[in-house]
Amino acid sequence: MVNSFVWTDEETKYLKAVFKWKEDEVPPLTAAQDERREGGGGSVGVGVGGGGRLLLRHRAIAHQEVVVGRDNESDVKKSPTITTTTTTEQLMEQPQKPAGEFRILVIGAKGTGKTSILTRFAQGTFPGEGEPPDPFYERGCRHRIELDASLSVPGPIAIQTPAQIAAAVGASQQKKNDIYVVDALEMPSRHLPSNPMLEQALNITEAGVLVYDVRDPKSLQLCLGIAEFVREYLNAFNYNNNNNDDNSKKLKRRFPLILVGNKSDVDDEQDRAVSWAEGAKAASVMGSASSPGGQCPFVEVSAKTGDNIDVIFPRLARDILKLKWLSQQQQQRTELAERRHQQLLTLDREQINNNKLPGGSPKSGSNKNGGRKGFWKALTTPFLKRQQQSAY
Ligand SMILES: Nc1nc2c(ncn2[C@@H]2O[C@H](COP(=O)(O)OP(=O)(O)OP(=O)(O)O)[C@@H](O)[C@H]2O)c(=O)[nH]1
Repeated sequence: MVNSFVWTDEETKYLKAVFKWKEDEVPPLTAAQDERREGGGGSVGVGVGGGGRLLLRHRAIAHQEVVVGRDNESDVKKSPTITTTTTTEQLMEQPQKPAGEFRILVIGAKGTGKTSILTRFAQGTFPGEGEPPDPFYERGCRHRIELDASLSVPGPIAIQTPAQIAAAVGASQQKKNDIYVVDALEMPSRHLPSNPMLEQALNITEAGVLVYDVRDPKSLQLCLGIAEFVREYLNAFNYNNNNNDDNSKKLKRRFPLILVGNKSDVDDEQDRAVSWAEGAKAASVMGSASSPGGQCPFVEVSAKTGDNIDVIFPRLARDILKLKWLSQQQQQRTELAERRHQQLLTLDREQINNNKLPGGSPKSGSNKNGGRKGFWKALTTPFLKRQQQSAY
């Protein structure tokens, strides 16, 4: 069976952004890498193979293999139509439809282990210390996660201690979870000094993973700089400030971040240069940047051993859901207030038409029971104030 579909504008933009970042050809895959990927079963990724051929594999999402031929750049600029092939057997084992998708930017200094984290997250493997990373995951990956969406609503986001992490994992294991897709995009470290690249990356994603290497304090400093940039670019400062001052008016969008200290497996005595406490402190400095609840979560992980890798993306996914939930609530409140206002205006108009003025006899002109004066007062008093008055 052959299906074809056209990418949406947003997806095309995303794909173009990935292409734009491509400067060098990724070396062809080794047989071992290819085999690992086929067996991975839970991963979807984007990679550019030799000869300018783009390969997209959607194994876990729809059990489909998607292959896009790209012989020259102009093919990409045209509407990218993708042909997919699905076998009957694959259709039989269609997995549960995802409840949603999260676009997450993975960012950090060179060699901090971004690709290794993604490989561990999507495939559950580590290529080996000092070995080149699997090029399949160099620009990102797509992978399914299970999430109990209700966990994203209550409570502020706090710094993750090992005990808190264990409690969260335990709680989520007892509940029936929904399936979501994490679409992670790795920002090549060579583009970090380029503000336009970073802005473009922020525009097409919803949250960010800031990765540093626990052996390298400079990589942590860089994360602090990026968080500052995110805050300024998205004008997210004063998130908790309800004053109508200039800064809160400038607020455009919130962008949850998580600070990740990678390589926690290294020898504490010999290799570690950034302690857990220093990482946590840096996260608290970033805190007010843009995460809901005003705190930036922090976790130490190891792509090598797999420690805490599964914490990163569900954590951000919950933050994104929480922001969506908050914005929905806000929208519903505004709509309700608007509807009530309209109802009241209609009521007032009907009363005028029927020559009955609120709070008094028709055209009495008397002030005692309201009368004309009462009517105009009612009409000019803001709706919410009137509601409060009538509540007493
Ligand atoms: N000990 C240890 N080494 C790691 C870990 N994660 C990655 N590495 C090593 O760190 C090096 C860099 O890993 P990459 O995954 O390529 O890092 P990256 O951030 O994607 O690098 P760039 O794409 O060049 O910016 C490799 O030699 C990895 O083997 C880890 O958790 N522990």
